[in-house]
Amino acid sequence: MSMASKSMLNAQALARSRLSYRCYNHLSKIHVGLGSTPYSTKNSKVTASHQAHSLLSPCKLLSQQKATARKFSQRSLGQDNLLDVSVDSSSGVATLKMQKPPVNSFSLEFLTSLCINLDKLHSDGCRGLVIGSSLPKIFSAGLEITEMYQPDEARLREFWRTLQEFWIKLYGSQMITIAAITGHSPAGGCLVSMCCDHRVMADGKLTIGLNETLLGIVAPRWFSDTLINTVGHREAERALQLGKLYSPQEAVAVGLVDQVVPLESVAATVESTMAQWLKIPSHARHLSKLQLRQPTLDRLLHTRQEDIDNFVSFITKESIQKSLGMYLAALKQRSKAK
Ligand SMILES: CCCCC/C=C\CCC/C=C/CC(=O)SCCNC(=O)CCNC(=O)[C@H](O)C(C)(C)COP(=O)(O)OP(=O)(O)OC[C@H]1O[C@@H](n2cnc3c(N)ncnc32)[C@H](O)[C@@H]1OP(=O)(O)O
Repeated sequence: MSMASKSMLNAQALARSRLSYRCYNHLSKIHVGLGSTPYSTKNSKVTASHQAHSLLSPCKLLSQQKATARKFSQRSLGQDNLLDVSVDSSSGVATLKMQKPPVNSFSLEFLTSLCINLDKLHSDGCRGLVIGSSLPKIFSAGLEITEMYQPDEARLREFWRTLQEFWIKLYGSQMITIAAITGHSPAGGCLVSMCCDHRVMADGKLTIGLNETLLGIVAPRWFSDTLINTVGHREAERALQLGKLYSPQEAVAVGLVDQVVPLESVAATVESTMAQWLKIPSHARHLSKLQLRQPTLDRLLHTRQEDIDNFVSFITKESIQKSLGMYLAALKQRSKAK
């Protein structure tokens, strides 16, 4: 594919992604306006419609949004299958399962959808959120490497801004957040689980950790801050430099995860942990969380644009592109050899 067509496709994807974000903002207002009751059905399934498949006129868009909003007040938001979101009406606990084969890697569209859904669950008054995966043996392989390899700069900027957005929303979330780590969780996957208040990991041949150095890249400050806040400074120093991927038993020993249980017990363990956390007065719990996390959040909030500029200038360096290209090729080779 020529560079020009690649650029055009990227621009179209970016426009779609922006459009879908705007759609959602309208949608949430309409949803509230309709006066629908959150959690109107037990375990009602909420599937995000975050990919607008065509560019519609404002009028058509609005009527489609209204129609979709009406549907949502009863059951569902649309056709997109990257996330499976359900809400237990009796407890107000949402379960969000990532289902983006093959490895739940975070592309711009996927991150946008995650942001949209966090906002939605928060504005619906959910008290708890379980983040998990529908893919066997995979929690998330982290960032979609092809977003960073031979990128279109405008899209790359949007990609990083959306990742920042997701981290800010999740790390400071008012909801009780629990990660159900039933599969591998390298790099960005580990970051997402560290943003949660509690991590339950399945035992077995799985790994978790910030392995960025193995790709020849450097985890930015807010990734390493999140790790330091989770495992402490000394362990983070070692882990970041070595790009250490921990086994579940190693991870629990250093506090990177809180519990390791057999795969088949993950759901029940998450449920009983959530029940414990739900007993704590919500306001006091959230303020306590923010007391500890706000300084870390502020550090990025005060430097977001600079962080995007650093990321773009770092990732687009020739040497970094070369490392990413080699890493991608090795991944593909390994996958082919299976
Ligand atoms: C000084 C200033 C500094 C400023 C710098 C700022 C920022 C830079 C830092 C940027 C941060 C990046 C964080 C990241 O998240 S980078 C991504 C890191 N992820 C990984 O290293 C994971 C790689 N994947 C794996 O290890 C494995 O896939 C697995 C998750 C263990 C699963 O293994 P398995 O089930 O065996 O699956 P396969 O390996 O066969 O993969 C299937 C398929 O998926 C492709 N793939 C895997 N991971 C990714 C990915 N992250 N992105 C894109 N594609 C991925 C893989 O190539 C296979 O594809 P094919 O079937 O088409 O060959």
